This record gives sequence, structure tokens and C-alpha cells, in this order.
Amino acid sequence: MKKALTIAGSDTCGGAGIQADLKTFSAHGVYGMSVITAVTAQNTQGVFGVLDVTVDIIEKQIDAIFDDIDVDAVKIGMVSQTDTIKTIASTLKKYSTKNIVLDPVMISKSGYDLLKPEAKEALISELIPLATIITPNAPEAEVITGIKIESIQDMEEAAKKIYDLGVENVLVKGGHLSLESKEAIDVLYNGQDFRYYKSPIIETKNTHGTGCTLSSAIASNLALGNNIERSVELAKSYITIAIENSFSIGKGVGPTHHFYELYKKAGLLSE
Ligand SMILES: Nc1ncnc2c1ncn2[C@@H]1O[C@H](COP(=O)(O)OP(=O)(O)O)[C@@H](O)[C@H]1O
Ligand SMILES: Cc1ncc(COP(=O)(O)O)c(N)n1
Repeated sequence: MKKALTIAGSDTCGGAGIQADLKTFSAHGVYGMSVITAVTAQNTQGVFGVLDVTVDIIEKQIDAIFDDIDVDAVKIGMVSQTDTIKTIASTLKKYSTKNIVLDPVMISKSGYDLLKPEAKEALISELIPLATIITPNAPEAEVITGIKIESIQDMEEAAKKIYDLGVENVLVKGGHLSLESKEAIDVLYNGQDFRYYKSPIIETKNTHGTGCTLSSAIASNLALGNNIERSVELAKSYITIAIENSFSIGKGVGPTHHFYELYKKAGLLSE
């Protein structure tokens, strides 16, 4: 059994964060484990409070996993504040951690700062160099690079600039861009060439946790032994099916669908 770890925040309503990651791992037939960095009180309409877990307990959670269990892939999501970031980086460095997928979560769809603005520098200097792949959406790539992103060319320029910060692969996601092509295009850069992952834009308000789901699907596929290009391709199909089958559970932005049978039917799972 392959094993994946998510280091992220808890989302009470289950659409994003730790909960989305564990559902995604399960749907891929990967055993899921979690290190909780922050507890949020949120629903489909907003985030109403955040309690940051102490750095001592974050370190102990990471040690508890790695001292005992082989981890095939790690996904990092909401990291909240500078001390949390420094602790995650220094603790992960103690172990020969492979396949690290970094989703640089900054602002929730409902507009709440899930990363304190002053912690951006630590995310760039401490976590980016550890990552196998980073998956910023367009606004996050803008914050990291200072480049205004309105086109595929802008995404490519930002991907190159982020690559130069020391990460092996960069996937700039285009879900937030309204491109003339009416496609959701993600751009992957590996330091040499670009690859483009496209799907039709699905008209729905229910996109809570799409970034969390995509990054944990990439981590699942890396854990299963796929290379980066194939893992991103499979994960893009997974998130597209998850959004196509998204649904309303409250009054606001609903979650995507993690149902094993859907992915099996689409031929996305090996068994
Ligand atoms: N309406 C949509 N239709 C199809 N794909 C989408 C849609 N919105 C986002 N995506 C895809 O979902 C994934 C997550 O993207 P995005 O929403 O940009 O991330 P985030 O949740 O981090 O803001 C990307 O692969 C993106 O292309
Ligand atoms: C704990 C946690 N992690 C990440 C997100 C981002 O998800 P979204 O961008 O869909 O709001 C979130 N809302 N909550």
C-alpha cells in the first residue's frame, strides 16, 4: 500500500484542506495520513476563525510519522504563519523526504488570509526549495513573482521566475483566468520546456477546495510511481471529473466530488 501525508489546515465543512486531501488519497487507493497546521472554522460561505497549532505539536506530528512510517509523497497546503513554515521546513529536512507537492495556499475562495501576508517570504525561502512541484493559482503566482498574469505567456514567465527560486517543477493553474479559449489551462515548467493541461471551463459555483484536490491528486499519483508529467495529467483529469460532479451542500461555494467509482469508470485508476 502506498502512503501519502498531507500537512495542511482542517476545513470544518470538508471541501478543502486536510479533509479534501484525505478523500483524494482514498479515491486513488493511497493510504492517507495528516499533520494539522491550523484548525479553521469555515463553511461554504466563509472562514470565521483560525487556531494555529503550536510549532511544538506540528514538529511532533511530523516526527511521529517519519520516525515510524515510510512516506511515498507529501502534500503541503495551508501553512498559516512564519514559525509554522520554518518548523515544517526544518523538520522535513531531517528525513529524506521525496515527492513533495507544495500548494502555496494564500487566500480562501471566500477572501480570508489563510497565509499571513508577512509569511510569504518564509514560504518562498524555506518551502519552495524543498518542493518537487509547486502549484500556484494565478493570484498566488502574482504574489510570488510580482508579474501580473492575464495570458498564457504571463503564466510561462511566472513559471520560469518561480523555477529560479529552486523548485524542480512549477504548475501555474489557470482556473482564475477568463481566457478567450474558454478553457481551464494549467502550465507546467520543468526548467526546460512547457507542457499545457487543458479542460473545458465547467460552469459551476461549487469549486471549494479545487486547488487542494488537484495538489493531493498529484501527490497520490507520484506516490503510485508516476512521473511528474503523467501525475499532473492524471490529476487534471481527476479534478475535472471532481468539478463536473460538484454539488451544493450549503448556501455558498460547494465542494467537488470524490467518489472512487467515478474515477474508476473514467479509467484513471490502475485497479
Ligand atoms: N470552472 C472550472 N472548470 C474546469 N476546471 C477548473 C475550473 N476552475 C478551476 N479549474 C481547474 O481546477 C484546478 C484548480 O485550479 P484553481 O481553481 O485555479 O486553484 P485554486 O483552488 O488553488 O484557486 C486547476 O486544474 C484548474 O484549471
Ligand atoms: C484549510 C483550508 N485550506 C485551503 C483552503 C483553500 O481552498 P479554497 O481556495 O477552495 O477556499 C481552505 N479554504 N481551507
